[in-house]
Amino acid sequence: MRRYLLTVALPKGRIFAEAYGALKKAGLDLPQVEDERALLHGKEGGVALLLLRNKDVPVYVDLGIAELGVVGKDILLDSDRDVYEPVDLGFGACRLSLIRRPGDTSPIRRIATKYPLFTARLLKERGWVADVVELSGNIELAALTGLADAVVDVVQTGATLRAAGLVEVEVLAQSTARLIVNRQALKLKRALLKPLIARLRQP
Ligand SMILES: Nc1ncnc2c1ncn2[C@@H]1O[C@H](COP(=O)(O)OP(=O)(O)OP(=O)(O)O)[C@@H](O)[C@H]1O
Ligand SMILES: O=P(O)(O)OC[C@H]1O[C@H](OP(=O)(O)OP(=O)(O)O)[C@H](O)[C@@H]1O
Repeated sequence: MRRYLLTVALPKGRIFAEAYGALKKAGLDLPQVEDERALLHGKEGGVALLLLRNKDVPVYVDLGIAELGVVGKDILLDSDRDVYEPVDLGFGACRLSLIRRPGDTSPIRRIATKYPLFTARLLKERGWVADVVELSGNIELAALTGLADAVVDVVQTGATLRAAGLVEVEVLAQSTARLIVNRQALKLKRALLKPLIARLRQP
């Protein structure tokens, strides 16, 4: 196993470029990503970069493989991982919403989502009795086809909803990208992490 000064977990996809740019701007000497298919970047003794799926970022940070990472609040709201969340980075803004077919006021018995923990918590808080069906993409299709009476999904511009002819019944949570830090690393690598957190907090 190679040893690194610091290991950073970033999600591939939508927020990668802004996350990478924000950390670089804050002075972190991130390795260049020449080939996005490569999953681990960086030289021994320097900063290592792990390219992950969104959901896996809190897992790597909680278990201490990476000392820090960037991930959407939506993912944290659906995660049971315990990480320190010191900075709201502001980009990647979207919301988690309850979506239904227009005019459908029937009781919700089945709800489809990519966010099963968040949705189960919502049901519990509201005392709603419904089955949560976990899907991995194109969630709106579940409401369109009748697979579910409602879905919980990400809305950004609303274009996908409009195209599907569905309605946003309620905004359940707002989301932006967050810096997350391993709790133990915050103590052990304080000299490295504290100034970085302070710089990322600056607008
Ligand atoms: N329109 C949007 N759709 C989905 N996520 C969005 C959107 N706008 C902003 N986001 C934010 O960007 C993050 C990353 O989204 P991205 O589409 O890259 O991931 P994904 O394809 O949903 O996940 P996976 O890692 O499983 O491929 C989301 O977790 C969310 O915080
Ligand atoms: O409000 P909008 O700007 O239209 O964005 C919201 C859409 O974007 C996401 O899908 P994504 O493209 O990530 O595909 P997925 O359904 O496979 O996750 C999300 O699941 C919505 O479908």
